[in-house]
Amino acid sequence: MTDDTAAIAVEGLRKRYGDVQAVDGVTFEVRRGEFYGILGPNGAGKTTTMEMIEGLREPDEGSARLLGQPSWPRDPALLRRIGVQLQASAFFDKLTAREQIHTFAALYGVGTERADAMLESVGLAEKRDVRDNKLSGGQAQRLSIACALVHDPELLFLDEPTTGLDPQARRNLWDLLRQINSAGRTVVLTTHYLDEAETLCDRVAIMDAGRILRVGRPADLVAELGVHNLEDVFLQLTGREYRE
Ligand SMILES: Nc1ncnc2c1ncn2[C@@H]1O[C@H](COP(=O)(O)OP(=O)(O)OP(=O)(O)O)[C@@H](O)[C@H]1O
Repeated sequence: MTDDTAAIAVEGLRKRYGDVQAVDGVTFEVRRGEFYGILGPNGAGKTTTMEMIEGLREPDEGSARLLGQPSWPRDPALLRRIGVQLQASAFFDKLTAREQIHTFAALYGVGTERADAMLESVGLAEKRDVRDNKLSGGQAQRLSIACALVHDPELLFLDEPTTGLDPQARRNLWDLLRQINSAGRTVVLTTHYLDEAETLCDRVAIMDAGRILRVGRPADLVAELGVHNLEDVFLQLTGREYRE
């Protein structure tokens, strides 16, 4: 039984690329308002899972429901209720931060005032006239998050939002993500960083080789397995170090 009050209900998702079974029967639920992490090493199948949930990629098998609606086939009315953070490389070319978010706002029929307010809320008001290729890594991530939030979605998806950032920029971004979640939005993020998941997420799904090994609150997983941190949880579950 799937629960239609859940933000996300995923049932038996599978996806194969040629010989690679990228996602191999993934089932989980995310509650409304939850901060949920999908963790796993490179190639675990995190991005493919997210793309199927977002309705951007057709599953071979299984289904995902977002806010009670099937995410495939794609439904424009549903897409309007979710925000997907695009990689900075997906920015429109040569636009300033302000032009960039105004373009996203226009696509969603959102006014420029709201777009400017979003820029301010991610701390980029002073960078509004800077072109996207002149922003730092952390600033570009903030801009892409602001663009994903411009239409005020109920659910926000972030794929490795802090990869490549320096420690200070990562921490600043964590504060922003906490604020976004505290404002009542459900946030789902994938990450390589177990410390990030431990700090931010209410619950995590630990993935490896296309499967979910365990779901739980980080502290509960650590306590259940009698270890010190999520790295140790991964080691216990797989017999392998997280970073090889
Ligand atoms: N479009 C594609 N065509 C072929 N193989 C793919 C494609 N996308 C992903 N794969 C393969 O599927 C597996 C899962 O990839 P996926 O990107 O979902 O994992 P991931 O956990 O997000 O990894 P990373 O952390 O490196 O982004 C990998 O073995 C990858 O090489």
